[in-house]
Amino acid sequence: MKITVIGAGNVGATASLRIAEKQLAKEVVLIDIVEGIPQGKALDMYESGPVALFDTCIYGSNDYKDSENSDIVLITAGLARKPGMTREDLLMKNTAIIKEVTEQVMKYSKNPIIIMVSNPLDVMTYVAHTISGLAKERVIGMAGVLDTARFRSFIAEELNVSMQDINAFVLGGHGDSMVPIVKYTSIAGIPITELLPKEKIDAIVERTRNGGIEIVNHLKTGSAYYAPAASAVEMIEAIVKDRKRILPCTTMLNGQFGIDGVFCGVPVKLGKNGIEQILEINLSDDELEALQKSAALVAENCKSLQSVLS
Ligand SMILES: NC(=O)C1=CN([C@@H]2O[C@H](COP(=O)(O)OP(=O)(O)OC[C@H]3O[C@@H](n4cnc5c(N)ncnc54)[C@H](O)[C@@H]3O)[C@@H](O)[C@H]2O)C=CC1
Ligand SMILES: O=C([O-])CC(=O)C(=O)O
Repeated sequence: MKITVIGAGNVGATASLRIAEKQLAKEVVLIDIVEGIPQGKALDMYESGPVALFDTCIYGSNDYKDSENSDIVLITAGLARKPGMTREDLLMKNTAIIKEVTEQVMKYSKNPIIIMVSNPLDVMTYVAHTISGLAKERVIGMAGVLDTARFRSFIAEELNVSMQDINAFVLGGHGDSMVPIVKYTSIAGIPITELLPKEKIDAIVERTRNGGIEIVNHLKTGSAYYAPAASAVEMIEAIVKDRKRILPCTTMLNGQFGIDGVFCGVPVKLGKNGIEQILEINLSDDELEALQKSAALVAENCKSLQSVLS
C-alpha cells in the first residue's frame, strides 16, 4: 500500500504521522509546493519510527513523480480560512490549486482512490472528480466523519458518557447548511431524545454547525487539523483494511435522496474499492428538505466553476 498526501501543512502532516503510526501503508509520500517543508517534516516523522514503533517508509518531495503508483491520495493542499472568512471564500483560489494538484496526481497514478479534504469540501471533491476522470466511487470527500465526531464529542460531554457509545450522522454539505440527523442519534442504542431535552439537542446541533469556525476563532491563524486528520485517517483505514465501515462521506449522488449530479455528504459503505454502497436511509420531511437545500448550495457553487473547469 502506497499513500500520497498532498499538502504538508497542518492537516497533511498530522494525517501522515497518523497513517504511519497506525501502519496503514508501507510507503507514505508527503508532497508540497514549498521546498524543504515536506522533506523536513517527513524526515522528522520517519525518525520518530523507532520510538513510536512503526516501519513505514515516509519521505517528502516537491516532485509528483514520487507519488507514482499510489493506491490512495489524500489531498489537503490549499488555503485555510481565517477569522471572518467562510469556507466559500476559498472557492476560486483552491479550485485553481486542486485542479493543478489533481492533474499532477493523475499523471503518475492510474487508478488511485482520492480523498479530498481541501475546502470548500464538496466543491473541491467535484473538481477532483471532474479533472481526474476517475469513477465516482473513487473520489471521496472528508467532512461528515469530522462533523459527526464533533457532534458525538459534544453529546458525550453533555451526558458525561464515553464518546464510544455515541452513534450519529451529520449529512449534507460541509458548511452552515450541514444536517445533523437527530433521528439516528443514539447513546448505546438509546435515542438521544430520551436522554436530552429538545433545547439541549438544538444547542448541540448549532454548536456542531459552527464547529469549524469555533476553532478558527481560537487559532486565528488557520483552521482545525487534529480532528480533521483523525477523520481522514479513519476513512483511509476503512479502505486499506476493507472494513466496510458505514461512515458519512461526500459522494456524487445520482438520484438518491432526490438529489442528482451533486456531491453531498450521505452514509456510505467504505471498503477497498472506495464507496461500495450509498445507504439511502429514511429521513424526516424536515431533514430531507434540509439535505436537498444543502446540496442545492453545493450545486450552485459547482455551476459557477463551469468556465474554469472546461
Ligand atoms: N474537509 C474538512 O473537514 C476540512 C478541510 N480543511 C481544509 O484543508 C485545507 C488544508 O488545511 P491546513 O492543512 O490547515 O492548511 P495549511 O495552510 O496548514 O496547509 C496547506 C498546505 O498546502 C500547500 N499548498 C498550497 N498550494 C499547493 C499546491 N499547489 N500544491 C501542493 N501543495 C500546496 C501549502 O504550501 C501548505 O503547506 C484547507 O483548504 C482547509 O480549509 C481543513 C480542516 C477540515
Ligand atoms: O473550518 C474550516 O475552515 C476548516 C473545516 O472545514 C473544519 O474545521 O470543519
